[in-house]
Amino acid sequence: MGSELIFRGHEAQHVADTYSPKPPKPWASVTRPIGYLLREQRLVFVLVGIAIATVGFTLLPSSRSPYVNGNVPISNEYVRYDFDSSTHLTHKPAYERRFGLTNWNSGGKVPLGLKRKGLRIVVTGGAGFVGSHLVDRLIERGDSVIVVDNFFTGRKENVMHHFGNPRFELIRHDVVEPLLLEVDQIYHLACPASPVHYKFNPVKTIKTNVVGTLNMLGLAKRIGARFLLTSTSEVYGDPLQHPQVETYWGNVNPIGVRSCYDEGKRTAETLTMDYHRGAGVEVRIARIFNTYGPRMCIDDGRVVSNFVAQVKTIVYILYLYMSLKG
Ligand SMILES: O=c1ccn([C@@H]2O[C@H](COP(=O)(O)OP(=O)(O)O[C@H]3OC[C@@H](O)[C@H](O)[C@H]3O)[C@@H](O)[C@H]2O)c(=O)[nH]1
Repeated sequence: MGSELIFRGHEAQHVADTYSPKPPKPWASVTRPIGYLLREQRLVFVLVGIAIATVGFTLLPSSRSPYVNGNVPISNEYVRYDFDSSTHLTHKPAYERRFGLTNWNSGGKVPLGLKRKGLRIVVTGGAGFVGSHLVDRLIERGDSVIVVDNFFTGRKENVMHHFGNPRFELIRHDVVEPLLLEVDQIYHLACPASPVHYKFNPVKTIKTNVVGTLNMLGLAKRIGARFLLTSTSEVYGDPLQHPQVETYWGNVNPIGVRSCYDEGKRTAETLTMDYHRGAGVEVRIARIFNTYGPRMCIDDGRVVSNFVAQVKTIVYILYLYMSLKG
């Protein structure tokens, strides 16, 4: 077998003259890329890139769910209700199915570079005093709003400035009858709020609070919508605790002339929490105390409207006195 003389330093070695491939080095598939990375400071550049990406994503605003340890931060100043966080949601809300968003904090921070997509929202009682202002805010925020109202105390004038807006719809409907809609959120305000109105037909009042709320909660469960109940300070009845905290259970007369409203709203809260714990419906409860402002009925017998009406009467009497006195 021929051989070729190869001079290596002080000694010559004899090698065979037929090619024989080198035996593969063990771990060559591992050591080769490592060697590639280590050459020309490539590893340093990789580590710097990872560090920049980590810092960037850490500082970017996140759209995490508003739930923190089961507490739901209701933004208004009325009441923050602690929910039982042991319940796991079994539904993906409709807007998550539609937009493929998860943990989308619909009213909160929008991830950088994304325009907030409008939601589809139904507001029961949206032609009323509080409801119509809520509708204004939602339309202004870019959402599409369906108002469901039977005009028992509400007025078309409260929402007619939205007529012609393609993102606004008005349905004359009594919530004690079931309603099928595909929306992302339900704000349930339908209920007569003033003593003058709810005492007028107490059975209808409690029916709206119980059957109407059941219908809306059933809809929320069916379509995976988030549900908000506007409750009231009347759930505390004649409170023995001042000021009331949301964990105070109240002191309510179950058989009085106001019970249709007080107990009706308490039952609505019970149903809301039962759908949350039992069916995983995402809910909010806002206990609204005395409110006042544009579109309130001056003669509805509530605290602030009574006060304003009495002041107007006194001013009118003084005006008459001064004009007659000369
Ligand atoms: O059966 C009914 C009763 C009432 N409604 C409507 O519900 C709306 C209630 O509006 P109102 O102006 O009377 O009452 P407000 O807007 O002040 O209070 C409303 O929001 C706050 C909640 O605590 C009250 O319970 C709720 O009535 C009206 O538009 C009324 O027409 C129904 O749609 N169905």
